[in-house]
Amino acid sequence: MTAIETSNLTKQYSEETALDDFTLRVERGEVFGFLGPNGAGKSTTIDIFLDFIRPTDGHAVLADCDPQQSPQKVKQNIGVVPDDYSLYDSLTGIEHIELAKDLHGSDEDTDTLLSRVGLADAGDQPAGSYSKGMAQRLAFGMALVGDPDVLILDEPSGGIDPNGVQDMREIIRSEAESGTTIFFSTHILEQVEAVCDRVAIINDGQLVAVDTISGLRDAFNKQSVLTLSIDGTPIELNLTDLDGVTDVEYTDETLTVQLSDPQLKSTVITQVEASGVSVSNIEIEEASLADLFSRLTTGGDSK
Ligand SMILES: Nc1ncnc2c1ncn2[C@@H]1O[C@H](COP(=O)(O)OP(=O)(O)OP(=O)(O)O)[C@@H](O)[C@H]1O
Repeated sequence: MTAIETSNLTKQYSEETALDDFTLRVERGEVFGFLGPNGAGKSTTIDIFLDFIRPTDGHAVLADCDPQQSPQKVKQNIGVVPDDYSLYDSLTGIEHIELAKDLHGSDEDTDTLLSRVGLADAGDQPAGSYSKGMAQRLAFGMALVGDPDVLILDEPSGGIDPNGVQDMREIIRSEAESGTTIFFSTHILEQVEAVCDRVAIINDGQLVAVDTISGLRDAFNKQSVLTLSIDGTPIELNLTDLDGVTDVEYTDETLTVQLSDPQLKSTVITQVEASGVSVSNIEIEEASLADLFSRLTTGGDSK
């Protein structure tokens, strides 16, 4: 069952195209990473989900509701852990959950909500005494009030507390298993790698990749870079004619060849030598997921 769907979503701000024909589908119960560099269009997408802004074209559907047509219903069905969530130092965990319940008109059991986020024993303590990880859990617990179908984690600025990554992963997993869809927006690759089933990579308002983390890794691990130090200038060398060579660069007697098929390394070396130059050194670099993200979003290298 689809939890979130965007169809040809477009948002134009005079000169700036914040979202460009953006189509995406997230299934119910997925922990979905929404990954993109600053300015990619993540906040614009979430603002459309929450009907804070309206698209220029296309539409979104969340938990079977169109935010433009049923904004209140969508808000009831969505929980958000905002980037800049703030807690009241003097209020306890219990009081924070009670506050969120009042706002939602909910009569859920406060202790159960606190247990779901691992704060059963800390509900009586003031939030000012909480560690960063505990504060994140409380913000998460407040977002769970009303039993949302979709939970949006909007660019947690400090990231998920490194000490609490495992805890948060378990909480996120257990919410997903109970049917909640988690939409985790961030510009930090490691955050989605740690918790998400699938990721979409957005850049310049466009979807550039969507796959499982392992699918992306497999696809990109096949990519490698061959750097050859050569003596002389290769003439009549058409490596890009080879199926599996994606890019060739030649500078200062160094030939850099990007390969999508690692099996081609020896063929490339043979062809270079056949072109009349000698190869004095060979370096092989297998690319990482971070390189993939960097290449998809900047056209460059992560280093
Ligand atoms: N109100 C606005 N008026 C004009 N341009 C805007 C407006 N809001 C966003 N933009 C532009 O739209 C593009 C997408 O911005 P958006 O805030 O959605 O990116 P983002 O991926 O959330 O970035 P970040 O990670 O920095 O929050 C950017 O180029 C931004 O400058």
